[in-house]
Amino acid sequence: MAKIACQHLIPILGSPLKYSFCKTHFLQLRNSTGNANLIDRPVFRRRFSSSSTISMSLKAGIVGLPNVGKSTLFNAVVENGKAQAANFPFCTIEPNVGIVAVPDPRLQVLSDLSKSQRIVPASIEFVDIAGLVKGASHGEGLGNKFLSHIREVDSILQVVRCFEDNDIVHVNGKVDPKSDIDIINLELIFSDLDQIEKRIEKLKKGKAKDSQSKLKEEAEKSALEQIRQALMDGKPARAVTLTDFEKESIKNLCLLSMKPVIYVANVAESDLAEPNDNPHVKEVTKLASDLQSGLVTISAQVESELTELPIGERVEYLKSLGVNESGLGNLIRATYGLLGLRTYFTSGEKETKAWTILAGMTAPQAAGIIHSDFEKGFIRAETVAYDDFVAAGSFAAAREKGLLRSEGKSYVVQEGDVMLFRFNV
Ligand SMILES: Nc1ncnc2c1ncn2[C@@H]1O[C@H](COP(=O)(O)OP(=O)(O)OP(=O)(O)O)[C@@H](O)[C@H]1O
Ligand SMILES: [Mg+2]
Repeated sequence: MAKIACQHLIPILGSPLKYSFCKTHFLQLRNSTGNANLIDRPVFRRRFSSSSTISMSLKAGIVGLPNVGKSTLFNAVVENGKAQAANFPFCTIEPNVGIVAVPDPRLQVLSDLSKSQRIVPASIEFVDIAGLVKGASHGEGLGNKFLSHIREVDSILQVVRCFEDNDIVHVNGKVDPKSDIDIINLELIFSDLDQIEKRIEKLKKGKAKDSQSKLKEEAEKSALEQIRQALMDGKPARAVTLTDFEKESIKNLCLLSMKPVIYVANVAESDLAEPNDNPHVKEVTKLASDLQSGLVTISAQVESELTELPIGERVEYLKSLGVNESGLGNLIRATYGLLGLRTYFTSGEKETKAWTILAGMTAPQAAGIIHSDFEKGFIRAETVAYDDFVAAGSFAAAREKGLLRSEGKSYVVQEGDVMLFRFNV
């Protein structure tokens, strides 16, 4: 297998611990409203191919201590990103937002078979957030405002400094991934505790009107109590096993420590070929596994330098570092997986397009991502698995070979389904 400038360990998909979607973000997915109310800043886009445009997206927030390489990583992922990255803490104050296409080789295959005029990949929004310091939840550093930026993202990429360089300031004086991870986790936990206390107080005052609201309130109280206990024990909210009803009842709180996390071990270029020889990386790997989170090892510096080079020279540069491929594709795919997202395709002469859905969505819900009329008037979905489509070569050929299925309202869309919706308006 080709050696790449990144390793990743994606947490098990489908784990109930992993996914928390705020209502607003879910609506955003459905309505593709861009970067909504988060920040009034330019949105950068990563190029995919000259004929591509990008559709809907969910947000991944890049967080970490100050000066660990967050903006450097952002500029590399969002290829033409212009976030200021420099060797001083709190270089970033206002978040930078960029939309990134999710690389998926299946798109080109489908497009070639269907002779499509263009390809539209799925996308994720990356948000480069200011550095957090100890005491942020009590207003230290840049304070609470920045925790609120984290509240608005769907998942967290926590950049952990694993490179030694005396010229680059570490806010706590030395490279120490465990301490860095603990600091961030504690700040998220303190902020959640604060929110939970306030909510519990509010619930005590309010009176539920009917039995349905009473049930809801009971579920919420129970969830809040369980999470409060976990937080007091230093555990994140995502470590608590809740019933679906309880999960639903606290969704609007958008708890920070409920969000799924990928730790991004940021290594020096000299460590890229054998990252596991770096003891800091070993430590982050262990912590990521203990915290039921994902891990990606990458050199933000190398990735950002790569984007400055002409495409032809990139492979040479990577080879000189002992790797064959950039690690960004894996990072983006790992993030997409972490968000609990699935892809289905539509493919025809006009375009081949990747549509993003949540795991478990039914055919009408998936159709509703394209247009609400498709969901309202849904009749059936002609569906063929990606591999079967490729083997047959087209919808028509798949039908002839009996590979095309006519699925109804209760069908749960599978990863890689190629679909054609029949609907009434
Ligand atoms: N893998 C790496 N190896 C060496 N230097 C790096 C690496 N990653 C980032 N740096 C350097 O670290 C410095 C800080 O980077 P950057 O501005 O991206 O940090 P940041 O986390 O965004 O900081 P802030 O919180 O202040 O916004 C820059 O000088 C950058 O070049
Ligand atoms: Mg920055």
